Amino acid sequence: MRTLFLNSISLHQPSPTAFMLDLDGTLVDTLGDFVAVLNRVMADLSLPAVARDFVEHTIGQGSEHLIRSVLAEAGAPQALYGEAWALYQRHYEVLNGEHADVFPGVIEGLQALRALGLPMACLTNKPAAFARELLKRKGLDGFFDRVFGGDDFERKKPDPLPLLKTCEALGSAPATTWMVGDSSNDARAAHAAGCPIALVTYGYNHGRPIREVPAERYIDRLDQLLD
Ligand SMILES: O=C(O)COP(=O)(O)O
Ligand SMILES: [Mg+2]
Repeated sequence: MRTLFLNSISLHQPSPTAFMLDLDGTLVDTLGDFVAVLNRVMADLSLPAVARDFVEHTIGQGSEHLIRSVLAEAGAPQALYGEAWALYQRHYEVLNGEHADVFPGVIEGLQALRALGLPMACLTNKPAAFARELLKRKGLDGFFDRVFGGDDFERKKPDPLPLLKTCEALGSAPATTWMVGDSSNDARAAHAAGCPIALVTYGYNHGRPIREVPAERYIDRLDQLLD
């Protein structure tokens, strides 16, 4: 398996020594969770419901960015942020994973990556506690040596810091540690960290076509990474 993989991507791209995988939009389709949680928050604050499209285009940059954007979209004052964040956490804890599905090809892809025997991390902008719980609820937690969330480091993706820190934790050089993500946010972080990036074509890329984002690979399913 390892030989096949190395042969298939090593001609033009660095052979992998470890993998970092994004969560929302890459492993799990969590759009339904975000919409359900945000609409409970909006109802609690007597604000109008948020459109699914707007949420889809806004996720991927962490919870604070999402909540602030949703308040702005509703014409609500940012002074409500503290209260909205507290409500968001309360609802997310309960609903986490209820309106979310593992994308097709993810289990097969993770099994194949795992079979390479290389270190693997899940690296998301989602708060770490929610990320760990979601992986557990979806039966994906066993694939990862480490799980890092948006509140584990001083800065989030697209800053390179989370990727560099994850490479360090995995004991793997950035130049040979592949990031797998679904958005320009993941790609910008990977480019800045000096990591190769594979982008899945089915996730949430801020409403933009994913192929306009420079990347080493584009894949329609995670199990195609090893094709
Ligand atoms: O913005 C979020 O909360 C999560 O985004 P990510 O898993 O795609 O990094
Ligand atoms: Mg993502």
